[in-house]
Amino acid sequence: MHSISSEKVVDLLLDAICIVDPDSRVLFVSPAFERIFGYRPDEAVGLRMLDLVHPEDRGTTERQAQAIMRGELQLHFENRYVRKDGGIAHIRWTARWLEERQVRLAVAHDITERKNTESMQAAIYAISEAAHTAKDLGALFEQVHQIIGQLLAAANFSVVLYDADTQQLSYPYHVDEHHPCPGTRPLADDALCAQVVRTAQPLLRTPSAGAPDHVVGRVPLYWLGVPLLARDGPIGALVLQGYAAHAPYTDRDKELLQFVSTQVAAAIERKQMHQRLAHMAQYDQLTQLPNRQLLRDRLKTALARARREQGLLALLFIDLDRFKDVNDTLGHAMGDLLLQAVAQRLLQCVRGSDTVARIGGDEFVVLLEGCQAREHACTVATKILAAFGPAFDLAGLPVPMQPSIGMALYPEHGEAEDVLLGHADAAMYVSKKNGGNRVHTAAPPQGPAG
Ligand SMILES: Nc1nc2c(ncn2[C@@H]2O[C@H](COP(=O)(O)OP(=O)(O)OP(=O)(O)O)[C@@H](O)[C@H]2O)c(=O)[nH]1
Repeated sequence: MHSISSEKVVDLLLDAICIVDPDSRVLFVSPAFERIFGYRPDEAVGLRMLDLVHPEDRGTTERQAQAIMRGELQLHFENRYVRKDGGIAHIRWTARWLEERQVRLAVAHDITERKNTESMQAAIYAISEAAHTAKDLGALFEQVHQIIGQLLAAANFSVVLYDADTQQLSYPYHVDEHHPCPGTRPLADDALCAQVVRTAQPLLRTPSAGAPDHVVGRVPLYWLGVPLLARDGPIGALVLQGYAAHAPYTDRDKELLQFVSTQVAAAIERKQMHQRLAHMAQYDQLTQLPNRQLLRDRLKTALARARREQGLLALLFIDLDRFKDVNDTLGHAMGDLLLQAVAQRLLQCVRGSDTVARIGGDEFVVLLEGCQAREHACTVATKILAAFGPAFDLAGLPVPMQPSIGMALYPEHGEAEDVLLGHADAAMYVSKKNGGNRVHTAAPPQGPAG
């Protein structure tokens, strides 16, 4: 037993023993150094350990080295090194100064695995946090980019979404040093993303494997894409691109990104569902026009602005004449088509800043904002009436339809939402009573009797 040399024991240690001079130059390292730092012991001798330290950790490492040389025993100092292959090694050091030899004796314990697991967990937690707190998908993608940037080099990062119905790819988030954001395009036009989406497998292209051939201009050396997998299949991909040879992506990065992508896919699905629900709560599903609730919100805001700016606004209440006959004679489905066609015609009569809402079966309300004068509102009402002139083409069948329109104005007919809506409704009713296919403006409110 006595004959087992300490050298043989050192060879077996998983931790690396390092002896460096006061300038941090390596005098001796044990075999485990190669596993941790990537340099063979004979390569390591003569290197300055400080030069291998991650640039962000150099200052603290230098201060620690000084403290050790003052005689302080260091039991658990942590820092990062850039390995020979470019990867990052996290080390916990136990070190002391040997005065008689004028060297630092240190033991490097590799904690990279643990640190990576910790940062991965932190990333996953941060992404699920972001899924709750981000105000919309754009904000979520920005936060995901930041979080992934803490795990990997992510100067060029895109979130690509895949629409299985249309077979199109869209790029809702795209940060790239050399290329602008691509517009929505067919899946086949982005060969690498298409491969990721179709196979639902990650893909890493490195220069040796052949550079991507679909990018015009500056071609990235590294292309790493992982699928975003939802319950029903791929909903897109996360893509990282590297233009510099010194910042390669490795299989480990591929695994890391894929791991994180599960959480990102869940966050996207969650946000998309919220957006769909929010949309359903505010928009009519048949015509995609704002519903009664959203109209009220917009009316409230518009009234507040009109009050502040002493402006005018107009409400047109539109009810179709004998719409029920279409349902009864042609069927409910044709009635639906007609309502959709009416919505389109109404939209063509107003500006983008105005609101066309469907507030009930065959009832629509147009909110005209910032209209300079009463005449302008009348012009729009007349334009709408004229727009109903030609019959509607419903799946090849011409169907005539006319509206009854009632108009109320702020401030002429009232100041409150309900009052104005009530006046417009009552005016529409007068139009209808007089035979329909006409506009009637609400009567001026009666002043106090006497
Ligand atoms: N196709 C279809 N019909 C609907 C929808 N919502 C409501 N309706 C029908 O729309 C009709 C509206 O009724 P009314 O406004 O009283 O009927 P009208 O024939 O227009 O009569 P007037 O307004 O007096 O001219 C009813 O028959 C409803 O069943 C819908 O989403 N699709």
